[in-house]
Amino acid sequence: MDLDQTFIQAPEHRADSNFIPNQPEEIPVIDLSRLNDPENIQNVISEIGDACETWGFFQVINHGVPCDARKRVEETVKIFFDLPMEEKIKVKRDEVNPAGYHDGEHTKNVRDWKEVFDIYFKDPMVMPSSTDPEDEGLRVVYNKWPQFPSDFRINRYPPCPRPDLALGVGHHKDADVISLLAQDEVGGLQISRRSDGVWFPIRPVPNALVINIGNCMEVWTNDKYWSAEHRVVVNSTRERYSIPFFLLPSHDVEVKPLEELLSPENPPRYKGYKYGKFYVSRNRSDFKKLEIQNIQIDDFKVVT
Ligand SMILES: O=C(O)CCC(=O)C(=O)O
Ligand SMILES: [Fe+2]
Repeated sequence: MDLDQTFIQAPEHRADSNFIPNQPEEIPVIDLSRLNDPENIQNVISEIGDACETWGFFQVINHGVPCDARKRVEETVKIFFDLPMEEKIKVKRDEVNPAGYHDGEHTKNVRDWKEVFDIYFKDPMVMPSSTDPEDEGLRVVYNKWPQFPSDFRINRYPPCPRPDLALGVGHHKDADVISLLAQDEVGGLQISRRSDGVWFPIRPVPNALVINIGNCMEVWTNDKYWSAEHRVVVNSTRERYSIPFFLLPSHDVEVKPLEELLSPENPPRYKGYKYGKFYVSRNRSDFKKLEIQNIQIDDFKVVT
């Protein structure tokens, strides 16, 4: 079956690129109930620190989020996405207000095979009204589903006729501080290993949360912690749901390496940037296909 051109990834970004199946290694799964044992606290902290350096990703189990609460959210997510399109487009996002439903998100200028609904933790949310660094104007944006205020994005990845050509989400790094993600049992999330860029699957673990480092944490730690590229591979038979929570700084936070981590041997690797401007620029560019590369954290790297 033919696939709309807008979804087709360049050959080097397709699901089979740089992916070696059946690798014995996997990202750490950390049992947080061990924090109840005072003798284990330091071990858990070290394991999390190591995971943030080596992978930029880990999973947690026994994290304290009740299973029945998660189940209720998952059921509500399905009810929403099963609504007829004429209902979903009543709460559609637009170019300047990113809250709401969207089925045309682009990652790095290729359309993602998915539907999303974005809900802000703070309602209303304040963000810069333009990407121009000189413009201090602010915009107030409101959630589109106010009866269910929450702090999640919800994603549905429908079965895809050509999973070899399209991706559910193209390769990217998250722009936030950290992301927490609940995924269902279908699988498809992959991360790129820090040491060599080989793609690794994040194995679905029942009731686990996937945690990953975003750009802000990477910059604050001056690259000690790693914000890994990740992507979502789709499949031709099963739909997949995921529910990420993105922890965002306020728009006026200046993100730059923390002074206390810097030294003559460890000079700053990034210039500071205003979070809100970065966010608005990235978010608007994800709305539709552009001919130019959108903003990336590497644009703020200090050139040595
Ligand atoms: O659905 C997933 O597993 C990951 C989604 C993701 O990476 C994102 O929305 O930034
Ligand atoms: Fe992501």
